[in-house]
Amino acid sequence: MIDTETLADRGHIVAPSLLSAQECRTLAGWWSDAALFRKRIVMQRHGYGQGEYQYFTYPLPAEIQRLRETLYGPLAGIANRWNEVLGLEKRFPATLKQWLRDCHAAGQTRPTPLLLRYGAGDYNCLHRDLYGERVFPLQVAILLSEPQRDFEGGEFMLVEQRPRQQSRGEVVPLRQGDAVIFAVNERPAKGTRGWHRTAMRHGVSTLRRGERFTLGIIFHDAA
Ligand SMILES: O=C(O)CCC(=O)C(=O)O
Ligand SMILES: [Fe+2]
Repeated sequence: MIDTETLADRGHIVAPSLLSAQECRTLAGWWSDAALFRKRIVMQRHGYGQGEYQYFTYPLPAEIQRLRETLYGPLAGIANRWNEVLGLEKRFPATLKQWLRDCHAAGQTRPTPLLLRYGAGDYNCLHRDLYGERVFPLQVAILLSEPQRDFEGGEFMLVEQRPRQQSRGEVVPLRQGDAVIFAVNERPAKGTRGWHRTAMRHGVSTLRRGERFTLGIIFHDAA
């Protein structure tokens, strides 16, 4: 179960061992199967960092579809409570199917789950995964490789930009199969005068050695 207090407090939470080592190897092995993907991005061509990622195409592989569906429900509950404390009207529907219908009606029709691959020297600049006006405020990244064995460096990072204060950075230690659930864009923060929003960005530090794969699950589709 998701510790919602910790998630709101820190803007992220780790779900240990969401996937087995075998599942991680299978998913990482999909990298070279071009038929599974709609688009490949070379990060250095866009100034996003260094490394590559590929967006899965619809229909998603059953494993990815299942993860996206089962994670959506509890995260929608949290997203709705976040909006409630922030005084925002928007509420997210109970199922992924309903939410995606909303995205598709707004012209965001392309799938966003992705596989990322980093080699030695690669990194992912701090960013937010926004793909249009429709934004689901939480997303999930699952580390498919084992730190120290498969790669060194390459740590998952979060930076919180607080209003009128200096930014705060955090490294999230992950092992193979662990999932980090984190705020896409903003999280609610309790200040002395009630709740406000703080801006979050995530990225990956430079790999010193080896190869690192990640599965990214984003819940809004892309325009
Ligand atoms: O490789 C990572 O850990 C970060 C992946 C990422 O940026 C994402 O899933 O949106
Ligand atoms: Fe990302």
